[in-house]
Amino acid sequence: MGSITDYDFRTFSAALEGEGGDATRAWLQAETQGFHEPRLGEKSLVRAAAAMVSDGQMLTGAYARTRPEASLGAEVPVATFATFERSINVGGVAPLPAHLISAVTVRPTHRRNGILREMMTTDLDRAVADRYAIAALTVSEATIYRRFGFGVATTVHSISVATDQRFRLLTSPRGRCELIDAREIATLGPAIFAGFHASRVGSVDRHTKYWGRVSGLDGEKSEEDPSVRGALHYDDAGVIDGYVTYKFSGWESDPQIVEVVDLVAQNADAYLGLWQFLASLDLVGTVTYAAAPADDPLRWALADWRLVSVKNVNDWLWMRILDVVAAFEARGYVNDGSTVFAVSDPLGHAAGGYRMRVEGGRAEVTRDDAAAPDLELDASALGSVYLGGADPRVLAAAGQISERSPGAAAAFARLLAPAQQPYGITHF
Ligand SMILES: CC(=O)SCCNC(=O)CCNC(=O)[C@H](O)C(C)(C)COP(=O)(O)OP(=O)(O)OC[C@H]1O[C@@H](n2cnc3c(N)ncnc32)[C@H](O)[C@@H]1OP(=O)(O)O
Repeated sequence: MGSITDYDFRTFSAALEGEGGDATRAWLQAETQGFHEPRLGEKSLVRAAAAMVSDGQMLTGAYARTRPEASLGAEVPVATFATFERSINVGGVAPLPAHLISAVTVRPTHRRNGILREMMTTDLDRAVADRYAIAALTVSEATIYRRFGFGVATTVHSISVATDQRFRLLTSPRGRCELIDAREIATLGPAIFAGFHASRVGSVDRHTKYWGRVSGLDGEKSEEDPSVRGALHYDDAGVIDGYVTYKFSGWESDPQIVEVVDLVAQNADAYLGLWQFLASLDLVGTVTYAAAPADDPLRWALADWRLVSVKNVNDWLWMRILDVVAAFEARGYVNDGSTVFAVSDPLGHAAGGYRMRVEGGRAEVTRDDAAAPDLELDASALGSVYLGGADPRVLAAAGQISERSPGAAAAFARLLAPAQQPYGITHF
């Protein structure tokens, strides 16, 4: 068992050249190892580093002060942690800048020495100093981040859709689809995604690396993935308003399967139109999509409701409130009302009593530690209810919210009710 004093922690900007460039390359090799990805070749290293530079990513590495002979070099960190800023649509007048955390790995031979705790607590202190109201991440395991005040804020449905001759929509979506070279999505995708991001509460703006991944330019084996195919959706005026990229899973399965890599639709016609396109693919009987919305119109649009089966409901975005007043005043509301809630937070950032009054879609939140709270919750539950993705009544039933006045959870649920189920399609 080691100790946290066995390591030097260094935080630096991702760079392409010089000392910073060398540190970035060694950091990237450590990160890929942590996620069981192949060692990066020169071309992939340059692409990955360039993407991180363009996103202004800050990288933290933990460096072992001593190491056994012939083990990985001293320049290779035993732990990695990356942060960058992207906005989240919280339903307010403008998307809210968020502190995003990614690429968290600790080498198996150094795990459970408190390295993650050290990197996370230092980083969240820094995010608070930089005046971020919210932090967010997407996770590999659902048991790690609650202790740091993160809670599940949005979910996705992993669905499988039978696209054989039974597939028939009850409606005719407007517009049309056409195939493209999927690599074009690296160029066309950002503008199409921007339309989705602006209109959907819960959406996280995407970082540069995303476009390589969803277009097949950067495949899983750190090389181009030529099996990724793509199609665009055009509205009646010929304006592009959606796309899908997808992969054929091989001839071995029966029926043959197509897996959606990425599906971005700016409106319901584009969404259903892209599904109609997927269902029209010959020699394919099933289409799978790992990130469908909970309020999916597809099932309702189908003549046969049973063609869609939900394989799993997965946690997606985990949110951490760093500044309660700023975060709740930034989001949008559909109902008026008021409440007093008390937050417990082992890291301190969100701790305290808060009085919230909502009128005309805007909230006024003030710190009030003296007032008796209507309900109490911890920072993780607060992150879960923030966008309206988790219902406070359900969290109360799960023992994650304590009512101090009768009906307080129902009143909180009404106050935080979202205009639309929060949903995002960005994993980072
Ligand atoms: C945002 C993202 O990037 S998600 C990706 C997360 N990374 C991975 O899954 C890659 C493989 N796993 C790892 O690299 C490491 O095991 C990590 C990052 C999950 C944990 O790193 P460690 O340095 O071992 O964690 P550390 O020793 O600081 O433990 C911190 C706390 O988390 C707990 N913890 C650590 N890993 C896990 C886990 N997998 N499941 C549950 N609890 C965990 C520890 O028990 C400890 O609890 P405590 O402080 O409340 O007593």
